[in-house]
Amino acid sequence: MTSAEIHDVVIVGGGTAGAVLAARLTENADRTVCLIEAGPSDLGDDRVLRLRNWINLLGTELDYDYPTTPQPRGNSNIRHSRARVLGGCSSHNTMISFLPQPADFADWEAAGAAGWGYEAMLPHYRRLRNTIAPVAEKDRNPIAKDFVTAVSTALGIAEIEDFNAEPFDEGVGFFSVGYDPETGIRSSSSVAYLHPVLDRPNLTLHLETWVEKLSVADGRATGVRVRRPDGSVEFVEAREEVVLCAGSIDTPRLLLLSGIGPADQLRELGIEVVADVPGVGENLLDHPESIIIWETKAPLPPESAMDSDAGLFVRRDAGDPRPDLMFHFYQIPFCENTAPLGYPVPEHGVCMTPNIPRPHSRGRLYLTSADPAVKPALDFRYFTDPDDYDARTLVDGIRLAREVARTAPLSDWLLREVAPGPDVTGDEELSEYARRAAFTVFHPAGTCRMGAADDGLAVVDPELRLRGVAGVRIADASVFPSMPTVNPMVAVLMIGEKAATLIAKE
Ligand SMILES: Cc1cc2nc3c(=O)[nH]c(=O)nc-3n(C[C@H](O)[C@H](O)[C@H](O)COP(=O)(O)OP(=O)(O)OC[C@H]3O[C@@H](n4cnc5c(N)ncnc54)[C@H](O)[C@@H]3O)c2cc1C
Repeated sequence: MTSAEIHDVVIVGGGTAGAVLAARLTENADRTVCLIEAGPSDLGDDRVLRLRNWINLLGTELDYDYPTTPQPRGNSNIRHSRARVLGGCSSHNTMISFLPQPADFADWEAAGAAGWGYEAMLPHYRRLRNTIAPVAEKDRNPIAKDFVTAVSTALGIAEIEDFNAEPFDEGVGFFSVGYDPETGIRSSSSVAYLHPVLDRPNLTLHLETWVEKLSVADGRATGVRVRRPDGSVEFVEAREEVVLCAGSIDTPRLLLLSGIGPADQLRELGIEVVADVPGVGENLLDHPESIIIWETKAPLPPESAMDSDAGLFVRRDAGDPRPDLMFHFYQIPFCENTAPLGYPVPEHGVCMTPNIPRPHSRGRLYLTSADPAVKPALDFRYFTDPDDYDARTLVDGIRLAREVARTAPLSDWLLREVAPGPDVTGDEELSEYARRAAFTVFHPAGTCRMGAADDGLAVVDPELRLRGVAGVRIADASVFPSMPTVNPMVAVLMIGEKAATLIAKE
C-alpha cells in the first residue's frame, strides 16, 4: 500500500457535518484539508438538488439502505435510508430545519457535554450558511393550510409562523425548510458550504472513495486507508488529525472495523483490539413514528415544497417546557408500511405521522462479521421501554390525529380513513397497529455519544476527541448524547460549525 498523500486534516465523509467542516477549516489558507466522500458529487445532479425529488432517492444507488434486526415489538421491515452522495443526508432529506430547544441542549450538558448549552450553541446556529425559511406562500398547499386551521380549532393549538423564531412548547404551522423557493433547489451542506469553495487550493476532495480503516500507531491516528473507485488501496496521511463525519451508522462501523470499540465484541469477531472503547455503537437513538392515512375525495392541488410541509407539536407533560408529541402532515398517502399489512393503497390521500420527540427506548449497533462488506446490525429495540411510554405516545397521536381529521375545513377533503381504519379504537389494538406500522423519521443518532471523562460509555469528550486514541475527533449525529425534540439536521450542521471552531483553536 502506498502513502499517496499527506494533509493537515483528513475528514472522513463529505456529508451534512463533514461538508461544513471542510469549508470552515479551509478558510485558513495555511491548513490543508482532505475530504473523503464515498459517494459521487451532487453538482449538476437534479435528482439530488431538486428538494421535492427526495422520495425517489430512497433505495437507489445513492442510498446505503440499512435494514434493522428483527423488532419483536415493532416493525422488522424498516429500511434506514442513509445518503451516499456529497452533502450526505442533507442531499436527500426533506430539509425540515429546526433549531433544537434550549432544554435539548441542557440535556446534553447534563449528560456531560460541557460547553454545549443553548446560549453557547446559538452563535453556531447564526453562522449557518444554509438558506432556511418557512415554506414559501406559493408552495403552501390548500389542504395543508386547512390542516393547520383544523388543528387550531380542534386542539386549541396556536399557529406558529416561524418555528425558529423562539423556543415553543406547542404549535402548528408550516415548517422552516432549507431550500430556494424560486428554484426548488435544496440548501444542503454541499450546496451552501462546499460548492462555493471547491476551487480552494488547500482543499482536496476525493469522491467515490471508501475509507476502510483508521490507521493508528503508538496510540495516535496517522491517517486512513482508502479504496479508490478503481479498486486500488492507498494510505492518506493526516499530519494533525482525522475527523470522522461518516454519520451515526458508518462512523461506529469504521471504528469497530479499525479495532476501536467494546473489546469483547471485537475479539469474538477476530478483530485486533486497538482501543477498548465500550460505548461505540451503544445508545442508538431514533425518532420512531406511526401513521394514519386518509383517502381524499379528489386528487390534491399541486403546491408543495417537499410533500411534508406542515406539522404539529403537542405538549402532554406540563412538567417539561418542550413538546412531547410531533406530527408531520404528508400530502401523499405514504403506504410503504401499511400496504404489507394488507391496508388499501388509495390513489390520492394524506397522512399524519405522529412521532416520539424524546423516545425512552435505546438501541445498539454492532458488527456481526469482521468482513467490512457486511452491514452492521442495527437493533433499535423499538418500543421496549419498560413503562411503554413510546407506544403510548403513538396511540395518543393517532387519537389526536382523528380529532383533527374530524374538524372542518380538513374534514371536507377526506373521504375515509384507510389505515388503521375507524373500527380500530381500543388502546391495545391501536398500540398493536401503531407498532406494526411504525416507521422511522430517518434520524438515527447517538452511537458515539459525547460525555464527561468519568462516563465509561462516552466515546468522545466535549471537545469531540475520541477516547483511547489521540488525533481523532468525531463530528456528526453519532455524538448526540440524547435525541433533540425536533428534526436533527440543524443540530448536525451546528456540530460541524462547532467542530471547526474547536479545531481552529488548536
Ligand atoms: C430520507 C431522510 C429524510 C430526512 N429528513 C430530515 C429533515 O427534513 N430534517 C432533519 O432535521 N433531518 C432529516 N433527516 C436526518 C438528517 O438528514 C440526518 O440526521 C443528518 O443529515 C445526518 O448528518 P451526518 O453528518 O451525521 O451524516 P450524513 O449526512 O449521512 O453524512 C455521512 C457521509 O459520510 C459518507 N461516508 C459514510 N461512510 C464512509 C466511508 N467509510 N468512507 C467515506 N465516506 C463515508 C456518506 O456517504 C455520507 O456522505 C432525514 C434523513 C433522511 C435519510
